[in-house]
Amino acid sequence: MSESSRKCLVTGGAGYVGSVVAAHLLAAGHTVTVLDDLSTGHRAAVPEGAAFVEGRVQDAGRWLDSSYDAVLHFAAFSQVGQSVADPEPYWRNNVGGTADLLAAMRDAGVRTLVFSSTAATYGEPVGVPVTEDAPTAPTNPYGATKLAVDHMIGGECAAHGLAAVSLRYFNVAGAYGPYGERHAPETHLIPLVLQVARGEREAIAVYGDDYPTPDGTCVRDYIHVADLAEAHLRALSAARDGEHLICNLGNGNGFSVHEVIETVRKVTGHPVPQIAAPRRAGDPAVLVASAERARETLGWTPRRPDLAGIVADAWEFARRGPEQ
Ligand SMILES: O=c1ccn([C@@H]2O[C@H](COP(=O)(O)OP(=O)(O)O[C@H]3O[C@H](CO)[C@H](O)[C@H](O)[C@H]3O)[C@@H](O)[C@H]2O)c(=O)[nH]1
Repeated sequence: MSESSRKCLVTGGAGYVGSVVAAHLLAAGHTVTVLDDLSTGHRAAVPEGAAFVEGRVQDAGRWLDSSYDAVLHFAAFSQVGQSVADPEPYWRNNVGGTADLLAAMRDAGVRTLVFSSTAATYGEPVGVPVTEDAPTAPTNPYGATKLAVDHMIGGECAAHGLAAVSLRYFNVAGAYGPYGERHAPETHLIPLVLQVARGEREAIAVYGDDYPTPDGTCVRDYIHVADLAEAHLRALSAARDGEHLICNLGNGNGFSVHEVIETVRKVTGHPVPQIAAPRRAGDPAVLVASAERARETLGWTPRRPDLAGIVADAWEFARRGPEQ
């Protein structure tokens, strides 16, 4: 990986993944400006050492100038259920906002982009592990907007020589020091199970136990947020003018909902009551990544694949509370 210092704009850098990536960029000697409208992010999550601009990605052109080398783009609405209930803001914000960002980058002559994409672009997988050549058929507006942005970026690379990498995350989890997951409302499995362990929630609802999986519950590929961040730094170096590289990010190992709950019991030492609940609409039975392309093209190897370690870091963050 090139060690040259770059000036980076991190949109959504007050959110979960964005703040962890911003912290890694700073630690690697890069200069960081976070652009975040704080609609879902937290001011206190912006790492010390980063400049902060409170604003919308649609207005990135006001701040972006030729002194920047790269943009890492995380700002987006990301709740699957909400995107089904009210899709229009997802198109306006995720797709419209990125169109404005790409125009601002072109105007300013900023030619490198790393984009936060998702496994939701594939929808119900036709086979696992999921490679980047798998059909893309999102089952909800969230995934559809992220796929539309991937297409938009591809066009920008071909037409205007942008150097871009889209990273398709599977299930991001864990924490990195004071930076962790705190969505409101929380919908993700691991933080919810940890709330039960802390006594803040009575029981975890298991959404479906009749899936065609070994224990009947859904299987997911949980990837540590710090491993994810390292892939972004490598993507920054791997981006090539006129090319759009798409890489899945996961460990290639699946864990069921029951296995996650059991791991939380072991790591925390607390009982975690669970209740059976109906399936959640749109949940694929199994979602596991093939991350071969990321290994080959980015030279990336996850260093924290152990589920207990991922849960332990999330537990530490949940117990200590977020940065103030
Ligand atoms: O209270 C809960 C919450 C979740 N689950 C189950 O736990 C698994 C993981 O659910 P998460 O909500 O934590 O994660 P998803 O796999 O649904 O979501 C991930 O994949 C989505 C696309 O499918 C989006 O990309 C999303 O941002 C990303 O976190 C699923 O089988 C879900 O049904 C429960 O049983 N009970």
